[in-house]
Amino acid sequence: MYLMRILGTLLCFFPILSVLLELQRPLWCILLLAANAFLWPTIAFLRARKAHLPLQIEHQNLVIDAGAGGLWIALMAVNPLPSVVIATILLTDRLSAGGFVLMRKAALALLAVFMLTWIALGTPFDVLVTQRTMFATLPLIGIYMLALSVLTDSIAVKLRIKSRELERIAMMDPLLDIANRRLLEKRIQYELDKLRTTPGHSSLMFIDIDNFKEVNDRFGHKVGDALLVAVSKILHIATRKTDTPARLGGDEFVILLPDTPQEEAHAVATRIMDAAAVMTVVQEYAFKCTLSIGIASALPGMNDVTEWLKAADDALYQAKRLGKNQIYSH
Ligand SMILES: Nc1nc2c(ncn2[C@@H]2O[C@H](COP(=O)(O)OP(=O)(O)OP(=O)(O)O)[C@@H](O)[C@H]2O)c(=O)[nH]1
Repeated sequence: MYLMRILGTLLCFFPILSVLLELQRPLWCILLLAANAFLWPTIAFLRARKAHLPLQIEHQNLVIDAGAGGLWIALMAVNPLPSVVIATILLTDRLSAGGFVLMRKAALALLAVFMLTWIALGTPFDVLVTQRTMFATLPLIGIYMLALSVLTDSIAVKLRIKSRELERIAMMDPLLDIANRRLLEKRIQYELDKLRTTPGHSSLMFIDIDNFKEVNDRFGHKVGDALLVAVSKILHIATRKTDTPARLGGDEFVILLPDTPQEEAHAVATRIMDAAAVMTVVQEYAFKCTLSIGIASALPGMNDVTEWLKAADDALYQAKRLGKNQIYSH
């Protein structure tokens, strides 16, 4: 904002100066214009920087800018070219900085200061735009508009990046670098839609760490968390890029395996169990980590996310019921 204000007041200085000289305005007018062009940007910057609420003060500064614009338009006796350009720039700039609310405040400030000064001066009109004033106004039109577009574009790019990042965070588990239920359900729905048009074999795997409560109770929550991280890493390593490992909550994980028949899913589950059995997180505490895994393949005509998840959860329940540390396929 500081640089944009310096650029704006500098580019406004020349056309306004040109008209003020043509109208033979007194010296104090020229000095006031110089102060507005060369001192005000720094004063505005310091005011905002020292403020408790910098954004609020910057919005005030932007309204003051508009008021100053009204003053100069009146002192230029409404010379059409610089007056229209300055008013347009002031209002569009405020619109992009603070929306319609800020633009309305700026328009009111501009109009109020203009009317007071213009009436006090006897409502003068200077309709003649000299060549010098025209050439002095051109850089304001060209350079400032270009700078404003560059600034608006860079803000839009930053916002796009931020919004993508927020979207990613909303789809990921906060503790593990793994999808959460929201993303998983989206992918499952996508897979079911795909299977409806292109029949194939896809599987869903429900994984639960056996006796996880005991890990927390015996070794503490931190070790429990470390175990969850280790298991999620194993799920990443054991799966393909097209699979979606996700955490449903607690010690429950699910993997969506597109284009994977039940036997292949079983082989993946075996790999996961083998890796969990030899992992080191809890081994040093003399605890052997085992998993129970339930697998359910998508059935023809299945089009409900909950139905497929429930089938895999039922399979997991069977694995637990049969004594844990095993794989059960529906
Ligand atoms: N460390 C840690 N623990 C969690 C987290 N979320 C849930 N838990 C705990 O995970 C445990 C889940 O236990 P259960 O799945 O109900 O039981 P379990 O001991 O695994 O028993 P089985 O599933 O029958 O083998 C509970 O004690 C929860 O408090 C977490 O983010 N970190």
